[in-house]
Amino acid sequence: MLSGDMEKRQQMKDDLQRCIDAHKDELHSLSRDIWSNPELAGNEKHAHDRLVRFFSQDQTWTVQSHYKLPTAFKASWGPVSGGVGDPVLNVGFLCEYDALPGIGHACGHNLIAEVGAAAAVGLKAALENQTELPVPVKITVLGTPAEEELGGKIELINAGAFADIDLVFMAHPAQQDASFHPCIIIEEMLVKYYGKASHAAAYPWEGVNALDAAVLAYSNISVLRQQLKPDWRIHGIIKHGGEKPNIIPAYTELEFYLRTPLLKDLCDLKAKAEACFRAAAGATGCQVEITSPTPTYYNILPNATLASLYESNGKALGIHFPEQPTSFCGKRSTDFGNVSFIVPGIHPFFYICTDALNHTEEYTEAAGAEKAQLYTLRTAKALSMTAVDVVCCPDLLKKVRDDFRLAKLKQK
Ligand SMILES: NCCCC[C@H](NC(=O)CCN)C(=O)O
Repeated sequence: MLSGDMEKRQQMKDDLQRCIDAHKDELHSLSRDIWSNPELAGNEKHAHDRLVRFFSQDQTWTVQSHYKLPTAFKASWGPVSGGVGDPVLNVGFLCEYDALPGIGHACGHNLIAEVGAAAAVGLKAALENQTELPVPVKITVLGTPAEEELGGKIELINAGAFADIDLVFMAHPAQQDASFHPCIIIEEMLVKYYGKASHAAAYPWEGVNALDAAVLAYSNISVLRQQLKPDWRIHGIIKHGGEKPNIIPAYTELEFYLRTPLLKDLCDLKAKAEACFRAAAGATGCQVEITSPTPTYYNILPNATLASLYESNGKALGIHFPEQPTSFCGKRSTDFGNVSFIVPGIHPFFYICTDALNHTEEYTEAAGAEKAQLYTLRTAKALSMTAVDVVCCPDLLKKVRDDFRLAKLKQK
């Protein structure tokens, strides 16, 4: 026999599930449209317009297009319930929608957008008839572009977009369901070598070979890798290696990603990498320029209370949470990590009916397939149901906030 409060929460959860199911075709059309029009980080114009249109069609949402960033948006609803002057609890849902160069939505960000939109619409349905919630509740959907490249969430943090948000939810497609999976810190290093051109056959001795420097740099990093801690990563490409075989390259450019679980390790890895890049310059007589063009993505802070609630709601919907992550347990990073340091939240991973790996053409196909929809909408329901638990139960909200404070202290 459910208590009165439990009965009310269950009724709210039933309402949100019915709402999401009632909107399933529209939600699938939304993600399919984004999938069919892949746009790179910072250029998600069609996706931005499509999501703005999705929320604007319901006049009860207040929608701000081009919110602080050209392809970010904000959709707000509420507050409802509570008394005048009560502190409002602002629940945030995040949508990503940037694709990858050459392989489209190979990370399923079109489904991230669908999950965020569906969960928000579902929570609205659960709340709109509530007049006796513990506190007034508001819903904020943030369109957060450019996760794969520029870190749109970090730019939005710096622009104050998260200042009034109390909880934040999103979910990411993967190979299995997990309420939490460690995502590690990442920093980009851009390396430019400057040499001197000369005819490679007629008088090579007059040249200073920037491609030699690039090759040595890449080789230096490759041997350094043997001495790195097993959960550190460093990987890169030669973005520009020269123009023609008979012109000794005067300019080359390399891009590297450095990843570590902890910030102090990143400093150590950066110093080792920089030594490799400078040694290549010294060996060839080139000048070298080393920069970090994008902000550092932080690791995701865990929140045990939210993860436990998400698992409980997910299991009620039939989600299976394997005890140990298997194939998908690779090291990856996300700008949601930075958000998790300023707002309590969760970023679960969800199965989309494929064993393909992210950032592959097979995953692109899976992210646009009809069979991904059941899992996508189920994930949205679980996120939304988790939000219902927290907004209805002040004790849970306190535990969430305590987890957040403890997790931050552990990072020091
Ligand atoms: N500035 C480079 C950031 C790369 C982020 C990327 N994220 C993911 O693959 C997971 C979510 N899309 C990465 O980890 O390589």
